[in-house]
Amino acid sequence: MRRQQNLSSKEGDGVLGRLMEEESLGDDAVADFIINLLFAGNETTAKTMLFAVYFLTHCPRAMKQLLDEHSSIRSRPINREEELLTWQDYKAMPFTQCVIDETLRLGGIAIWLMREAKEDVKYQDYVIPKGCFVVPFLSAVHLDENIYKGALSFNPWRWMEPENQEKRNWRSSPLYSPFGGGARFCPGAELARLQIALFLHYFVTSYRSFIFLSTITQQTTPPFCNFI
Ligand code: HEM
Repeated sequence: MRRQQNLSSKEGDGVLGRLMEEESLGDDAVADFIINLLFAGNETTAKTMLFAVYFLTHCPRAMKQLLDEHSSIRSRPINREEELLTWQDYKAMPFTQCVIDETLRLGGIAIWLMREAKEDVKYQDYVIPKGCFVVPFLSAVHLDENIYKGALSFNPWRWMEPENQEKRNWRSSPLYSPFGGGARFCPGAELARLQIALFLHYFVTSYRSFIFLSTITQQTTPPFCNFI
């Protein structure tokens, strides 16, 4: 029935419009795609932003450094107040990237994934029989004290340490994979990181109450992690 609808060009330009024009996709596939995008692309990024704010409000030193980085970007002559940020600005946010990486490590949204063995798989001394499900726990690695010293502390500076640079590659590192890995690697990873960086920029440069909040929340004990 939807194939007979006459989409206006505006509707046809959107993701849903494009999918509906695709003859080979059934309604179920289109619905599945949209639901996937809504949950995979929305909740994940929004909750990561939320965690970043939470961690930062408990770590005034990190918040101050973040504010300094963004104030300096904002104060460049080219960045008059009403102007949008550029790609170059985004590339000049090294500490912001550390905050994002640390937020994804400590407060990662994708705690575990699921895989089905399509054939018998030999792994070290084990054989995973065809048809078995395997649940890799990303957070077990991200919060492992043997891999991350002070694993339960929010410490964005750890990502500046030379020994963590190889580990830090979130596209391929076996020790840091907030966006999964392999064939199902998150296609929205770059977009999510960009959105979070932009959100942090406007958040720290626009809202003074944020700083106030950081001073009052220092007195509370965070439920599951430490702050340095
Ligand atoms: C901080 C934000 C995000 C996190 C932490 C995240 C994390 C992940 C992870 C771990 C996977 C792999 C799932 C698996 O292997 O089973 C995944 C898959 C996926 N993500 Fe993201 N994601 C984020 C943002 C986004 C955004 C912004 C989009 C789209 C705009 C998106 C779209 C998807 C889709 C469509 C898949 C499924 C890929 C597939 O099955 O082949 N994600 N994401």
